[in-house]
Amino acid sequence: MAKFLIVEARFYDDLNDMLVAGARAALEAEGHAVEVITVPGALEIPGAIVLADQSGQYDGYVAIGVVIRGETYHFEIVAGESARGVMALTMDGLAVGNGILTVENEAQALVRADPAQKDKGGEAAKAALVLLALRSRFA
Ligand SMILES: Nc1c(NC[C@H](O)[C@H](O)[C@H](O)CO)[nH]c(=O)[nH]c1=O
Ligand SMILES: CC(=O)[C@@H](O)COP(=O)(O)O
Repeated sequence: MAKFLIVEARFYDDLNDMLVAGARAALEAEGHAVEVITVPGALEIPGAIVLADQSGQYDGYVAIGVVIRGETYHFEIVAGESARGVMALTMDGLAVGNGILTVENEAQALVRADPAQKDKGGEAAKAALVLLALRSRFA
């Protein structure tokens, strides 16, 4: 049994709830323990994972968030930099799944967040599980 931390950027409550539910279900189905913490936005997710990892309490992480394009360049910053931060952690050897949606509108987000449809939260959790297994294999 491993211990996972879901780090969610709570920007769109209903969409977040679906993504977290999908991620939690995928992890608990494999018998793993799950905790959830909340940060203000996707830009805070990588930093929060770094802080959590320094505690030594967790084996893996799932980044959950929703970034929807607005009117300005801010979308590119939030979408690109949050992904870059998560990828940097992955390349440092952390088992992190990226479940941060970066979409044009809420309709696209809904299809992807819903566990009964694209289940991107569950998909991200499964990616974290694969990385954790690879870490054990190559230890
Ligand atoms: N526009 C979205 C944000 N923006 C907020 C940033 O992530 C960050 O919290 C702020 O700039 C303070 O550092 N975050 C999302 O998760 N989703 C968005 O659509
Ligand atoms: C992530 C975004 O693009 C968004 O929430 C910000 O919207 P805007 O560009 O209209 O300020």
